[in-house]
Amino acid sequence: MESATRQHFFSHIPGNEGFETGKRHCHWCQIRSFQTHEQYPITIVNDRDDEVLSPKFSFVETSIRARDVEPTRKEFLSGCECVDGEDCQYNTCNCLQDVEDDSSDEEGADGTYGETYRKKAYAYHSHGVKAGRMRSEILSTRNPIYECHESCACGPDCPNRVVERGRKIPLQIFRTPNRGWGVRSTSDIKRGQFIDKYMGEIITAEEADRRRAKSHIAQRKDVYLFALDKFSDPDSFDERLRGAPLEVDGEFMSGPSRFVNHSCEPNLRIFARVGDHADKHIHDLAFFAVRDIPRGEELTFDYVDGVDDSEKDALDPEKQKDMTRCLCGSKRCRGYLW
Ligand SMILES: C[S@@+](CC[C@H](N)C(=O)[O-])C[C@H]1O[C@@H](n2cnc3c(N)ncnc32)[C@H](O)[C@@H]1O
Repeated sequence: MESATRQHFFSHIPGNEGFETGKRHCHWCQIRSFQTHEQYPITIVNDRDDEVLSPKFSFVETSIRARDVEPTRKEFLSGCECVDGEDCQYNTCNCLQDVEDDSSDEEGADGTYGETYRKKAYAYHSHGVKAGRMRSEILSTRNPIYECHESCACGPDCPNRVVERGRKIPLQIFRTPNRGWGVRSTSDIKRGQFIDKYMGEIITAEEADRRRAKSHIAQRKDVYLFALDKFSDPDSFDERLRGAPLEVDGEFMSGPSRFVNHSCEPNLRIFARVGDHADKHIHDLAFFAVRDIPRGEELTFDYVDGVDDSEKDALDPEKQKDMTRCLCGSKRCRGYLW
């Protein structure tokens, strides 16, 4: 048993002095208060050493908006009008994203071939054993996912509300031999299955920069900061998408996915997930499995997802000195995290 949990059981007793404060800072109390605790618990185990999770860290079930981050006003939100949730996988659903499809080699109505068509991207399988899992065509892309949401006419059982319905697997935070804490599941996971969201404090770009500057090693702070920049566009008509994006800081407040380590050959991928189209600047970050993962295998994702210069830098002995060595152990390891 992880010693923080042990402390809960043996010294964290109602009536004892400091009980209320103790309870607030107790990781076990925090994860036990999650709505999904009975069905999909989070556990913490350490079979290797005496290390405990930092007392500065708290588990939260949802992200927390900083005071200066405004939610979208209700009158700007608009959902689909699908009366039957089944309709939310078809072209008529307003929530799905329009994508260009130039893969068609079918003859068009006017007799031409190879035209670009507009179609709607529905991210999930809706029937059979794969229901609720991400479709392969989407899983291999970096496309955002558009889901139905609170302003939609469809109900909570709509097949296009996978991330909204939340985590459906138990997660275990465990002590790895060489990379601090890591995460695994005690259940088998299927390719395309939703794992969890990356949670944290949603802060402005200016606040993120202040925190980077305050952090002992700025690069270390970057590990926990995720920019919500999937839709950033200097030419957007939405001014919130033109400027520097909001960021999610998971260092001190987050869920279990904050402990997921990097691998150069990962089994998870992170996707931007949008509810309302008016909320693109505050999109979710959702982890999905890119292959079947047997229970007990460590969950990992690629921290840079192929988009940085570290491979080039790793060849330069001068730059290597400032780089973090990757210990993912995969055959395709690039050698450095960044
Ligand atoms: C987001 S945290 C992941 C949880 C972390 N292991 C912990 O104990 O809190 C990222 C940090 O984990 C470590 N880490 C993650 N993946 C790694 C890897 N493949 N090789 C070496 N260190 C890694 C690095 O110290 C990195 O700064």
